[in-house]
Amino acid sequence: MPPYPIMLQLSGKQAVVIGGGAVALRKVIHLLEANAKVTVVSPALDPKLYTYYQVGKIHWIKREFQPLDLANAFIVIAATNQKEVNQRVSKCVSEGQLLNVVDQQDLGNFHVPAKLSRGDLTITVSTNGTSPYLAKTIRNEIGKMYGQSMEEYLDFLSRARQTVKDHVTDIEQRKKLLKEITHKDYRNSAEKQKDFLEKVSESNE
Ligand SMILES: C[C@@]1(CC(=O)O)c2cc3[nH]c(cc4nc(cc5[nH]c(cc(n2)[C@H]1CCC(=O)O)[C@@](C)(CC(=O)O)[C@@H]5CCC(=O)O)C(CC(=O)O)=C4CCC(=O)O)c(CCC(=O)O)c3CC(=O)O
Ligand SMILES: NC(=O)C1=CN([C@@H]2O[C@H](COP(=O)(O)OP(=O)(O)OC[C@H]3O[C@@H](n4cnc5c(N)ncnc54)[C@H](O)[C@@H]3O)[C@@H](O)[C@H]2O)C=CC1
Repeated sequence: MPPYPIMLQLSGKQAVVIGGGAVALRKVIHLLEANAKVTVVSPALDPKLYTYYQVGKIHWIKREFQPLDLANAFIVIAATNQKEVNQRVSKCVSEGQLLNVVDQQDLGNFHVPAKLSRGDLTITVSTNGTSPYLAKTIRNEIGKMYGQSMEEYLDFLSRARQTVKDHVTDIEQRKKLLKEITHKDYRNSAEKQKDFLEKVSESNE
């Protein structure tokens, strides 16, 4: 079945990752970027995860998985290299919990797309598990099209949109202006951006 894509707010939410290897590390990095409270359950930790533990970025339960580990989890990632352990995790989650199983997609209720962030712009690519490598490759291709400068441009768009909302009441005019600033001319021209903000701020519509 085709999945339903969403952007999830994880700030302050409990995330429990079972397993502490290379794949767990990748998932943990993204969970921390989303400001989740991360607990890793694993007898051993990848060196980078161990550093995160030492500096207090993650909690570490240093032992094998037990069902109670999931009690307060909003989101669970089963990332051990033991098929049966990941299966057990999937049996222990409750109906409403979010679960990603890194080696048996069908046991979970979500999978993780390849992601690219440029400030407020997020681009994600998914192949529904058909080829994670293709998802990564396409993400990298898109990354070349939309470079780091997009971050500043998104900041401009955020300010510009608010300014338009504050100063322009006519809906059609608003739409026209909000469309205009997505034109490529605005992306790398600080001058055009400044002129736009000034022009709209001065309008008394
Ligand atoms: C179903 C899913 C579940 C999930 O993890 O959510 C899943 C499952 C599996 N991945 C496997 C392998 C690889 N995964 C990657 C890379 C990534 N995998 C990610 C997601 C997903 N992987 C979900 C589907 C996403 C989708 O298709 O849309 C990315 C996009 C996001 C992320 O993990 O953050 C991340 C991009 C990293 C980045 O951002 O750079 C690479 C490439 C590499 O490592 O360089 C390889 C080797 C090449 C290959 O196999 O293609 C295996 C086989 C393991 C084995 O051989 O045993 C399984 C298990 C299976 O196939 O059953
Ligand atoms: N979804 C994805 O993106 C990918 C998934 N995979 C799959 O992910 C699995 C894990 O890969 P890696 O992280 O590279 O393996 P790894 O061998 O680096 O790490 C496995 C971790 O699981 C822990 N572990 C083992 N038994 C446990 C238990 N009972 N309770 C808690 N922790 C336990 C180990 O201590 C270790 O930290 C692989 O078996 C592979 O099938 C592999 C590549 C990509």
